Amino acid sequence: MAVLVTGGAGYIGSHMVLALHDAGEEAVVLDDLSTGFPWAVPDDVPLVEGDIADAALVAKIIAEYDVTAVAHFAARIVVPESVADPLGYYLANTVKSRALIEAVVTAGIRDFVFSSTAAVYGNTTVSPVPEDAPLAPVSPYGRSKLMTEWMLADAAQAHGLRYVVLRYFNVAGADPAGRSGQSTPHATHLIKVACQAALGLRPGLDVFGTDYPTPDGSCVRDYIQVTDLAEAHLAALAHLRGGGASGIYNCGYGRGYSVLEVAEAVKRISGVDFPVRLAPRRAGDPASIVADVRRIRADLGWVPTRADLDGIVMQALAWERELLAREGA
Ligand SMILES: NC(=O)c1ccc[n+]([C@@H]2O[C@H](COP(=O)([O-])OP(=O)(O)OC[C@H]3O[C@@H](n4cnc5c(N)ncnc54)[C@H](O)[C@@H]3O)[C@@H](O)[C@H]2O)c1
Ligand SMILES: O=c1ccn([C@@H]2O[C@H](COP(=O)(O)OP(=O)(O)O[C@H]3O[C@H](CO)[C@H](O)[C@H](O)[C@H]3O)[C@@H](O)[C@H]2O)c(=O)[nH]1
Repeated sequence: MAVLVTGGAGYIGSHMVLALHDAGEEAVVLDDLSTGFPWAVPDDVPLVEGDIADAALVAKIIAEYDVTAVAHFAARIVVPESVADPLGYYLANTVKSRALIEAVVTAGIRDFVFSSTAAVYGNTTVSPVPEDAPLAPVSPYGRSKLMTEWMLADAAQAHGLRYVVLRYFNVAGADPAGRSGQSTPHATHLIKVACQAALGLRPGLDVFGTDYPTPDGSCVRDYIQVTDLAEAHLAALAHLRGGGASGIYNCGYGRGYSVLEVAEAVKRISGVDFPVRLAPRRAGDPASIVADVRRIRADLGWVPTRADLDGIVMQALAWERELLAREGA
């Protein structure tokens, strides 16, 4: 009995593989290594290099490893890139997910957990934002993910598939044991960028917008630690295996931090007073997006244990140092 983790060599998927591994569960990873890394998958977890849209390959993996559930992380995830290459994003995230879902349905697998995003809410003005808030994604990335949510709902209705959609807010931090972390060289995520500035890998941090209607004028986000997020997936799997109904859940902490607060935390923890430049707004950024997390806590019994910005920053800094050391080695 194994869980098929698509995109398991990537940032969040690799933390899911570690969480499964640590819980004594069998996993098999399917990843095309377009943005993932083979070293991110533990040696004793099988890594199959290939495409989620390769139906014959997916069928072979399901049969060979006795797959009983799927956690689907594989995707392209860069919002501005999705604006420049929408058709590429609809192919990677929607069309290929369709093929995967079909292969899963054909194989008679019942339980499916899908990585969605707070981007499906678009520029929401509701805070905290509940799952039943209006869905108005403003990028092809967000739309490509929302369409997959809809496909899952329709496939569940027609074919008896059961799913949990997890809408992640801002994922950050790294494995507390130092086994994985955000490793994409040119990632644009705030905490990673700030940590790179603290380590002198960037000249400083640009704060995109200081005139938002927020307490200090910079954008507010709900940062969720990546291992807590992986554990939300374990809770989702347990829910489905126990006969729980399909559902959609926000993944965050329900607490926001501003960009300036994050910059301060990284400075304080690193002990480096790197330059922080107040820069113009970045297109498409909502002023504030914080999750309403009552539903996931009530239905899945998920209890995060790492909801601490300082801890997240410490892990992110430690991971950047690890990447540097590997480069130098
Ligand atoms: N990082 C975030 O803040 C964030 C926020 C919300 C949602 N998500 C979602 O979480 C999931 C994982 O994101 P991540 O940050 O770990 O990204 P990532 O780029 O590190 O991981 C994606 C993985 O999928 C693999 N992949 C891509 N296309 C594939 C294909 N066709 N076949 C097989 N493998 C393929 C990549 O090689 C990579 O290992 C994505 O679905 C993303 O939309 C991420
Ligand atoms: O160098 C930087 C980088 C980011 N920011 C700001 O920091 C905040 C967080 O930005 P990130 O790029 O870290 O994250 P986003 O909120 O843009 O995006 C996240 O949430 C989205 C949903 O809203 C998607 O899911 C996306 O994948 C995920 O990374 C934003 O206000 C952004 O403008 C800066 O000021 N300077």
